[in-house]
Amino acid sequence: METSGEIAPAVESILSAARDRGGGDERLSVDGRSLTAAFDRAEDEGRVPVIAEVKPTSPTTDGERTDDPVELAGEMIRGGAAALSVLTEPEHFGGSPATLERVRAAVDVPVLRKDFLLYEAQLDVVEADVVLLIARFLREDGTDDLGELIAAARDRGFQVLVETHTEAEVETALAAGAEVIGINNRDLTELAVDLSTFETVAPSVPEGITLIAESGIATPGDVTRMRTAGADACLIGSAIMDGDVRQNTERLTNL
Ligand SMILES: O=C(O)c1ccccc1NCC(=O)[C@H](O)[C@H](O)COP(=O)(O)O
Repeated sequence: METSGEIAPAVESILSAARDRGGGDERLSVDGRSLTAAFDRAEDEGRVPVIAEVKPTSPTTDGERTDDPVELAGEMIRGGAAALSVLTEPEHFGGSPATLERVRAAVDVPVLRKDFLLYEAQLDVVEADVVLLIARFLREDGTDDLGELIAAARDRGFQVLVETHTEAEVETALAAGAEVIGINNRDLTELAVDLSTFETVAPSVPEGITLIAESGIATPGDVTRMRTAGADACLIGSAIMDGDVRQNTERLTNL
């Protein structure tokens, strides 16, 4: 696989592991819960639409949270999360497809599969309502084409969140048919977060696209900042996972 020197070693390692991970044995067919309907429901009930992320660890986190992910997910819902994101990447994030399966069976909100999917067969590993496709990674040699992967995911019943970091990637995502776009504030070179990334890139996303601010959102002020810049929803991991998950979620959804 061709990788660029602009990518952090941890990300190179994530990509290399993703390339080696296999796919599912059978083509899945999913009856998904609507992400946009979940966002509308949260808004109607006076909550900020937040996708709370079950993220046991990560390359930028010290230690690992070992509580039962199903209990954590329940606390996130009780705290007002509109949807959940569950890491299924095992080696760098402590996730697993089995965790996602258990969490999704225990809740009635949409669940995003947070992983680094590079090939169509990797869609068939576990059912989820939404899958993440990262525009930057799908231009590497030997990966499937973003547009083809979006179509393959939709054929199976998945909704697709296409993650971007730049205006050029937003253009690529739109050309590939994305309807839900995330702008990630964590750069892939230093893994540093900067909320101005979302503010800079968001104006390139047209009306009618569901827009999600990802990473580095830690305070109610950060949520307000992302909403003011055009976010329909915020994807929040570390700030919810660090401490009392229910209280943290409440603090970030009830503004
Ligand atoms: O979170 C990391 O350390 C990380 C490192 C390398 C590649 C991706 C990484 N995170 C993936 C994510 O997009 C975040 O888990 C998600 O947006 C939540 O971010 P945060 O609220 O900052 O935990």
